[in-house]
Amino acid sequence: MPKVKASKRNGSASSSPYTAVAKNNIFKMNTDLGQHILKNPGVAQAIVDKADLKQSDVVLEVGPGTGNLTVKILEKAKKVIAVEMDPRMAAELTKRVQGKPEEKRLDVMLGDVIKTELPYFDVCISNTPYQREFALRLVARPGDALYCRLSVNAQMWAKVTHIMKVSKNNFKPPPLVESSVVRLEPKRPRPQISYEEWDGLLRIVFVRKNRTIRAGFFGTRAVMALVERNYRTWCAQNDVPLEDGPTVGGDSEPMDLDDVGGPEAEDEDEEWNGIIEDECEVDDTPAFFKEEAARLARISGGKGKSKPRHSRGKVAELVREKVRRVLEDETGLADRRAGKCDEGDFLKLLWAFNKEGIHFS
Ligand SMILES: C[S@@+](CC[C@H](N)C(=O)[O-])C[C@H]1O[C@@H](n2cnc3c(N)ncnc32)[C@H](O)[C@@H]1O
Repeated sequence: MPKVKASKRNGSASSSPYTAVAKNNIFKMNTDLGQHILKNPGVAQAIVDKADLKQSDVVLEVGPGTGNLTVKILEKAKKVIAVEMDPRMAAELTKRVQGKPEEKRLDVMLGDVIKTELPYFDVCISNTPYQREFALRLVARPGDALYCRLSVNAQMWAKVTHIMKVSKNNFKPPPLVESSVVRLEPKRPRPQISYEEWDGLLRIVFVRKNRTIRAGFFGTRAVMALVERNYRTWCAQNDVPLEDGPTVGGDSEPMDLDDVGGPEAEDEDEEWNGIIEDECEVDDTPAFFKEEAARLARISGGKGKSKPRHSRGKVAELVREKVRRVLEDETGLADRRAGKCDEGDFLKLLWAFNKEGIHFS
């Protein structure tokens, strides 16, 4: 990860760093990167005051831009590591502290925070539109993720606190939506749980955020196929014999899935610990499941929707019964909506599934 050198521009001095970039029209803001600069020093101060920083904190700042928050964080914390994707912004920030005492306490890292190997930090402050991706990156690994399951994920591995909402009028250029600043604090030590298992379960239950957990499992054929495949692998690895073949009188149709789970809730404006669900879901099936469904169709030689339904085998029946038992008898979570469950519910669910030999990775 390259460190950043100050850019050498002529005549760029400005009396106020808050307006330097805009007034001098140094460069055009890339709004695709969420480049909306906080223009109100009072708001920047309020954010940092509310962030509850300690003098001993190493703070990771995601997307420092020209550094309007960074300089204020530097007043409170021991050190700031600022990860910025845009070299022009990174250079502005570097220049801003050049020759000042705080220069030594600021590391500017150039790159995409989602892909960057992050050094140790105590607290992360983020004022970018990429919080959800970043939170996932922070808690685990890069990858596509459903926004809604992310906040649950983030809470498992990090404490996520909402600092404050910032009105769009405080930014230049003003963004289309209001924004929210969050503080993420990694949990140390990390919970002793397999991230892949946890993530696999959450991918399923959040296939659609307002569906019941039952519908998350039984509502998409590819999900049950995946669970069955994982179960077969687990049995093979653990020498558990499987009785294969079609069920007796085996022309039963797989339940069609969109009718499982009853009327689903209307979309709600939800805010979970500072990560605001502001995306409208048109097709919210994660890429993972689409890929998985396509892969399964390829394996079975089917052609998607036109493929005739086939009878369900004994293993599929067994897996289905195991899933039903976990959801209804063991945990009682079948009719709960994933979005209304908390970390404890998902842990209970994962534990009960694992006990049945059902795994998600
Ligand atoms: C909304 S601006 C915030 C700037 C500054 N924190 C402020 O409040 O004035 C978002 C900043 O995040 C940067 N950014 C966007 N995506 C990023 C990513 N994936 N990794 C690192 N920086 C990113 C943008 O280039 C931009 O400078």
